[in-house]
Parts: sequence; C-alpha cells; structure tokens
Amino acid sequence: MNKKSIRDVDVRGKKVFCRVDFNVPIQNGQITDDTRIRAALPTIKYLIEHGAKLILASHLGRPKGKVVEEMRLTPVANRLAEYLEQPVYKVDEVVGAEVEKRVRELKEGEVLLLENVRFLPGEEKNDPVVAKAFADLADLFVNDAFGTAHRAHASTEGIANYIPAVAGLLMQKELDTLGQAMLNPKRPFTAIIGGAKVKDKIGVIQNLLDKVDNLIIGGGLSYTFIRAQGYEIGKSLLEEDKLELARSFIEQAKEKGIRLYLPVDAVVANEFGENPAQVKTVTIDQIPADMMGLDIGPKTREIFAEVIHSSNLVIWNGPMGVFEFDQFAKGTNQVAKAMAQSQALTIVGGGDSAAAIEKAGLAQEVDHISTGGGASLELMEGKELPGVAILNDKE
Ligand SMILES: Nc1ncnc2c1ncn2[C@@H]1O[C@H](COP(=O)(O)OP(=O)(O)O)[C@@H](O)[C@H]1O
Ligand SMILES: O=C(OP(=O)(O)O)[C@H](O)COP(=O)(O)O
Repeated sequence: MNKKSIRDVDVRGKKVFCRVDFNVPIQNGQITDDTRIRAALPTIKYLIEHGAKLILASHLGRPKGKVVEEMRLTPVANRLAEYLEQPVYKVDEVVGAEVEKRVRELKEGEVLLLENVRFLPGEEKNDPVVAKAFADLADLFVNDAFGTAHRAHASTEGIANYIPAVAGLLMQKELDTLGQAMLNPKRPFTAIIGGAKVKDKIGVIQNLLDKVDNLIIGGGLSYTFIRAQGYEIGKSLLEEDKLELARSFIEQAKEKGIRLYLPVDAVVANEFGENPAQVKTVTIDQIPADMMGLDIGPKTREIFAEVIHSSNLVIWNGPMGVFEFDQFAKGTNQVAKAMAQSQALTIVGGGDSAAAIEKAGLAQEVDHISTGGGASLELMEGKELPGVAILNDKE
C-alpha cells in the first residue's frame, strides 16, 4: 500500500478522528454479529496504547439523514467497552456543542464514540460543512472503515480535505490481502454474488465479466436475472429498471465464454418472514405468481458447490437467501461449507456473508473474510476507492 498508515505518524496527545465501519446487524436491540467491531480492535488498541485522544465515528444502517432510534450506536459502544475493558464514552449527537465539549475533555488513551453519522443529511451528500465540522474536532483523520471506503461521504472522504489523513490497520490489511489476490488471480477464478443490494451490485458485474472464469449469481439479486431470462418470478425481489442490463450481462457472458450460473430451482414462500404458511421447492420456471423466492433450491446448491470445488480462487459476496431465517439458510450454508472445504484461495466479503459464515462456525476455514462487501467488489473490479484515494501518500 502506498498510503500512509497510523504507524507512519505520531499520534501521542493528538485528537484522532477515526472512521470505523460499525455497521453491524442488530435485532431487537441486540448485536447479532460483531465481526466488524472485532476487526477494528487492532487500530483502536494501537491508538489507545500510543496515547491518542480517540474520537470514533461510524454509520449504522441507512437512516437517510434522520434520527432513527433503533439505529443509535449505543449497543455498539457497550460491546466495544467490553472488548477494550475500558469505558467508551458515547454522545447522542454527531456534531455540535456537546460533542465539542466532550472532545475537549478527552485525555490520552480515552475513547469517545459519536452518534450514527448518517443521522446528518450532509454525511452521504459529502457536504463540506459537515466534513469541516468533523475535521475541526481533530488533528488527524484515520480511515479504518474499509467496508465504507467505496462511499465518498463526509466522514470517509470529505474530512480528509482539511486535516492529515492516514489508513488504519484493518484498512491496510484489507487492501494488501485483496490487492495481492487480484494481482495475478489464480484460475479458474469464480465470483459468487448474492444478497439484496441489487442496485449496488449489478454495476460491479460488468467489470467482473472481464476478470472471472465463472460467475455465480444467487440470492435476491438473481431474480432480476431470472426474469431477464423470461421466467415469471412472482413476488420475488425485482429491480425492474435493471432488466435490460441483466439481459446484456447474460449475452456478454456468452460472447466472452464466461460460464454464468443462475439458480435452476428455488425455495419459495407466500410471504416474507420466519414461518410463512406456505413454503415449497420449485424449478425456476415454476415460481407461482403469488409466491416469492427466498432461497436457492437443492439442485442449485449442488451445482454451485461443484463449481466452487473446481476453482482455484473464489470470491463470495452476498447470501444466497434470507439466511437470517433458518428455513431459508440452506443455500447460504452450503456455499459457506463448500468454501470452507475448497482447496482454492477463498475470500468472503460483506457484512451479511461474513455473519453467515460466522454463524455456520466456518470462519476459520476460509482464507480471508473481508469486512467490506461492496467495497471489496469495487476494489477487485480495479476501481480506486474514494476513502482510500484521499489518504496521504507515503513520501
Ligand atoms: N431471495 C432473497 N429475497 C430477499 N432478500 C434476500 C434474498 N436473498 C438474500 N436476501 C437478503 O440479502 C441481505 C444481504 O444483502 P447484502 O447487504 O447485499 O449482502 P452483504 O452484506 O453480504 O454484502 C440479507 O439480509 C438477506 O436476507
Ligand atoms: O454494510 C456495508 O456494505 P456491504 O453490505 O456491501 O458489506 C457497509 O457498511 C456500507 O454500507 P452502505 O452500503 O449502506 O453504504
């Protein structure tokens, strides 16, 4: 990495604004997977041990510029305090007089966590006023939020226009590991894309088509492709305005000789939820009009696992189904298992995919779990991430 890191600067006695990605899944006020909090610990501990006055900032979910009570970072502050075995002071605001006062009171080695930065409308707009307000709190900006490095927001990019900016240890590790894997990718190279952020992920497929040998598409994302193939998908997730694009990807894959694998069967339900009244497995051309696909079916699971076993590099981003509910977790679990058993270099990216592999108890069996889904995909496509580009270069 040609960017400066926290090891290249003196942080003692300095106020350090450290952007982390604490966007963890929370259900009923409880954190269900804290991988991202644990991943940020090396940087946080380094800064504490080296005498920084640490201001931590993160987003949680997509509150769209408004205060959403369930998206406060309080449970995160509590969990972090347990890991650090020291208090994590928490403010209920992102900027303002109270925040400034608490920052002034910070002593070396103490930690203050700001409220969810996306409560401010200016965060995602990368409003210079907000970026400057963040910068005014600190002497140094540390970006350790790899999972959000593909967003040019006030706390990930804008702030670096005003104060010195360096990478954290997680950011450095992610960039080095993923960069290394993509330098000379082992072949056959397989990418598995799933999940629900269709709009975000469909774009990366264009570039992946120039890199991979096999492309597997599952999860919510796959239904736009299944529809593009001409099948009825009932009430399944559909991104209508991406149908043309999906069609063109199917064509391009054919022309380029890339094997594109889409689900051939699905587990469908009459409603979205843990225990729908009707659940059944159907072939992909038989999805009833009043049902929705919530997982890949058994035949698809088998095919996807075979492709994984025959590859030498596999990147996986996004669950194959609504894995949060056990009866729709089989596809995701089978992919996780195949990844774990594979001899290939295996890289898992994304909050939910990481949570799924953690939940399956297979986290130790893959080569790298990236804390970024969209970010790792964009990096592997060859794009420069705005939250990295803005950091100070090594001299
Ligand atoms: N068939 C489906 N229909 C609706 N949602 C789905 C489906 N398959 C997966 N999902 C949902 O996708 C979400 C994860 O998507 P995404 O955020 O894109 O993944 P990641 O965080 O791994 O990048 C999960 O909450 C999961 O329930
Ligand atoms: O969870 C995240 O991304 P991911 O789902 O691609 O892993 C990051 O925290 C970024 O969140 P965002 O996609 O709402 O900007």
